[in-house]
Amino acid sequence: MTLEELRKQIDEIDDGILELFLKRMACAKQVAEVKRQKGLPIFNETRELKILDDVCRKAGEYGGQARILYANLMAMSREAQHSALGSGTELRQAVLKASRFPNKPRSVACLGEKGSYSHEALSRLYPEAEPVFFPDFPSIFAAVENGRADLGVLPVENSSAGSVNEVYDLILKYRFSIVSAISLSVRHCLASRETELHEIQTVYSHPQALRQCAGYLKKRGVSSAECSSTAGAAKLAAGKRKTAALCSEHAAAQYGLNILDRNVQDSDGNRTRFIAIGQNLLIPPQANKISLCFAVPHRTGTLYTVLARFAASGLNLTKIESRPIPGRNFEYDFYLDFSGSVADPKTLDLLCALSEELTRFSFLGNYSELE
Ligand SMILES: C=C(O[C@@H]1C=C(C(=O)O)C=C[C@H]1O)C(=O)O
Repeated sequence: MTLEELRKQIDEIDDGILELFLKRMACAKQVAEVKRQKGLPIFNETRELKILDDVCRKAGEYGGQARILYANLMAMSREAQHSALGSGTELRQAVLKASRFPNKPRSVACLGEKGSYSHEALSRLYPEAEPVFFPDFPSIFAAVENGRADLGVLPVENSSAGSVNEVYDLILKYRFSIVSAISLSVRHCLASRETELHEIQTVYSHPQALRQCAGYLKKRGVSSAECSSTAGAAKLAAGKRKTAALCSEHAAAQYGLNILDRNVQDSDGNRTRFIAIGQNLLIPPQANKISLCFAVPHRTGTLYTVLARFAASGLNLTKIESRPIPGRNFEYDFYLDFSGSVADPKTLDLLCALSEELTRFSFLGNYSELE
């Protein structure tokens, strides 16, 4: 057979597959109606596992491929059923009830001291709020929980050092709402009470900043010591000879330090993303980013089929993070960011379907990120 003839055959087969796919989806919607009448759940794991085993056996050498194809087909069919039944009532109502107005928090918690990068992020996001400083991330979450602060601002990711795992673990523990975000350009300087670079023996900073300048510190041959924030490092360096801090120029000025070197981070486009968290869901009208988390059972293809549903809805994932679930060895929560808005009914339908199907699911927020 010629290439043209073979392609003609493939086109005909594709038409047949498509027709059957649409027929299967229509049938699944009818199943949804029966389930509504009988009060049955949409997901029937026993039936799905049997279908998967059957197609795997029948497909012979393509068993694995058939399994993944059908796992996706059934996920799509479940989604159509959830959408037909308007599933996910709890999430739908939470989204409906969420405030649409940008909030004007009175007090906002952040890490460190005056002049820290977190403080800069906070001031850009909430210029009118009173900043409340805490020495560590757990205290910021506790402050939001007990009402000491209306919101908390936290760094989540740096372009060169990666995710701030401790913050992700706290996000997954508390499951507060993410109400806004900002990405800041981060330029560290080496600041000291000394006036000459060669006098410096020890450099203080937050572990993230030390990581972002690891190459520079190695080249200089100085030792480093961790402290709780970059501004805290500046304060410490102000009181000790032969030391310096990696911090912002703002923090250096705050503690009267001399700037011995500028732009010392290893990567030129160094940026850090910050989020603001609060107890209540707030979805501003221009919100274009969604965060959520969930867990999946330890079986071949479970994460893949969840991710395929985002692809099928044309949604672009911007971040995925997995973190160990406390107390459960080698089981993980997945944290996801993607571009989108719950004002789009198809996106809301997907989230509502997932909220019904996945364990440990939380919709964490729909917000926008300032640059
Ligand atoms: C269609 C049904 O609903 C779900 C989807 C299935 C499918 O697409 O084949 C199978 C089982 C259920 O989880 C059904 O219950 O038959």
